[in-house]
Amino acid sequence: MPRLAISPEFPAELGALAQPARRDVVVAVRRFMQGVAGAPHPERIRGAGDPRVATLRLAEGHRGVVVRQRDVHWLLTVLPDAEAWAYGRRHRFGVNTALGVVEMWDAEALGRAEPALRRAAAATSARLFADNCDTDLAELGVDRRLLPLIRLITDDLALEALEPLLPPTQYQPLAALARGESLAGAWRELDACRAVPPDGRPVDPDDFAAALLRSPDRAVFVGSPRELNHVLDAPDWCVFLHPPQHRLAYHGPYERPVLVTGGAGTGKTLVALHRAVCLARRGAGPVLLVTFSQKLSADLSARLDLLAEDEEVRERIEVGNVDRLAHRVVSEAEGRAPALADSADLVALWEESGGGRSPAFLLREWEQVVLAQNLRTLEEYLAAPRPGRGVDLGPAEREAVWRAVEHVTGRLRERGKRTLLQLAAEASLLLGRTTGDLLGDEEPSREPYRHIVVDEAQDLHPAQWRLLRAAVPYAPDDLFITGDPHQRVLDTRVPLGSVGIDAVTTRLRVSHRLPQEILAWAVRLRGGGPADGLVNGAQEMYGFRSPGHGPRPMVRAYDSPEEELTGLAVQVREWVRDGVPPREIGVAARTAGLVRDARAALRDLGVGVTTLHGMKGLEFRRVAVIGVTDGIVPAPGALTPAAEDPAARAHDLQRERGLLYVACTRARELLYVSHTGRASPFLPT
Ligand SMILES: Nc1ncnc2c1ncn2[C@@H]1O[C@H](COP(=O)(O)OP(=O)(O)OP(=O)(O)O)[C@@H](O)[C@H]1O
Repeated sequence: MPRLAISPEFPAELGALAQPARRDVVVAVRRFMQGVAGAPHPERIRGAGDPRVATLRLAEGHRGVVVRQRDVHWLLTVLPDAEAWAYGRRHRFGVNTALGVVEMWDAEALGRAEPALRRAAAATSARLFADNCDTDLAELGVDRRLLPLIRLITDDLALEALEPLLPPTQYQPLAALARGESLAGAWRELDACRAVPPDGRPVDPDDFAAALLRSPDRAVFVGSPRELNHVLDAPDWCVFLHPPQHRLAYHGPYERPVLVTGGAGTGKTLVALHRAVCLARRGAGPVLLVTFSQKLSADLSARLDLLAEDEEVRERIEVGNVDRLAHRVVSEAEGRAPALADSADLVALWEESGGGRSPAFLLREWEQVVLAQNLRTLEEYLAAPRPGRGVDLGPAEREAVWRAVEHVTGRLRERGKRTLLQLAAEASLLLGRTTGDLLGDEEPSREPYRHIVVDEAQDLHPAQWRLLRAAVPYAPDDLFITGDPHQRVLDTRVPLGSVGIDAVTTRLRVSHRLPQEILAWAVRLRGGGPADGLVNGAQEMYGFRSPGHGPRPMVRAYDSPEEELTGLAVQVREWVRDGVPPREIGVAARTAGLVRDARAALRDLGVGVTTLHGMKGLEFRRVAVIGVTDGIVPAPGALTPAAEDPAARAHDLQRERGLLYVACTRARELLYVSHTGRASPFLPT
């Protein structure tokens, strides 16, 4: 029976076909896989540059194009007959001799570029790769069929013009050499293109099947009709990860916790989802996939349903948020659901606490110093560092603050209420009790999970990290964490090392969501500077890039709020008229009032409107952010007065900036930003 591998273009082209051709194609591919009588068979293409290329007749007037070697068939695309034959003639295929991955390129398009390269080469004796001999290039996997063309390249611009026509595994090492890097530097670029770590054996360029297995971004083998259906029906991110994403998600056991950072749209959530599935397939024990809020966990759960097509695997993964975990652990230990303190109660308690500072100051001190370091006594508090707090407190002031903390916690206790962070701290203590009830018959119920995968990790509080640490045993593959310190929307900034998580950090650099134009604008908005938290030290934005292009963000200034809302409605209507489904449009604003007004202005359109906070973790084709006006963003009420605590104010400003950055980086295609009067100081000029 033939072995069949599907390329990512095939489901995309299939999706573009009308019925009944689409159905016929699926039936024909299934029959081909099963080798049943009457199944389509490979037919040679006259004049094809590669004898391994053939077509399969899949429906009336439509053919699939395959590259075959013995029983292995790589199904590339499905096209009308004449186009399929032309496709087969145009393309060349190979195995990269350095990495062992499959490559293909459009030889006809490259041929069309050749005369211009020749003309440029005739005018100068300069050659970009003059210092690199053929052996060097061959060692870097440069295909000998491409060498004559590469030898014509005179400068960086000519190489850049060829980028879209060359396989990335050919272009990347050449671009590194062109930047003046050594062979070792070019090898580093190549290594970043690997999805599967090298197995130590030399690459056999004639073993196409092995090369396909090393290229999960270009081909996936399907062994049953169920697998075929999954590849054809599931969204592409379920099946084809980019090499660095794949390498991280499907790595063998990690000896230590892993932290994956990366800018907006680099695929952190996808990697977290795939890792959860990979761990669940191994079946060593329950997996918790955890994120920051309930809304995001519902979204993760829906995506996981698409990804984990095997029910048994899906059932091994629990999706939740940290607050819910804390709540459950405490409920189970106490036999009833704990009552939660609301924020109005808390403000009133801090007011009456006599701590000598504003309620906001005292609350921060409690959450960011006392609860963050799990301080239990006045002595511990007096001796504790207060990182991130801008106002020094002498011993007498600290004592006053401590009395205020005791007052508030005491009152809460009397009322039988706790905050979510208190629950997290208690839950981690409950899970951390190693002895359990020594007199009882029951085993202590500690470490309910074998693996925990954390997404949106930048906003977790130390108490929540301690809970997660206590919920999983120290063992290989215990914690896999993804997050972006630049997208923090809360105040916590904690290096994982300080909460007992000794993680190996790796970084994703390529945004597959944002076009370059939105990415560059958003990086300027964010300030491009480093962000702390999660990693030790600070994380730079340097190296964050995107392969795609699109229109530049539109920034519109209006004279009045009414005009701004009218402008929004006109813009969104135009998008809907363009054929963009309303669910693919996201609208956001900083204040609840503006959200309400925008909802009213867009009432009949079915478009979602939310706060900047609500945009976290989401993605849309087109995004409008309104009210990006001085006096609204940053929100004055969210800023600590500089006189009270200048460091806290600086953090507040950075957090507000991060919020706007998060909202603006949700757009896959187009971004529209508007303001009334003077623009927010965060907007790039
Ligand atoms: N392998 C892939 N296949 C298809 N699409 C991809 C792939 N990787 C990334 N994308 C695109 O980029 C988007 C971003 O992925 P994801 O949500 O995982 O990124 P993220 O790093 O978690 O983003 P953010 O930090 O901004 O929330 C996806 O929704 C998809 O549009």
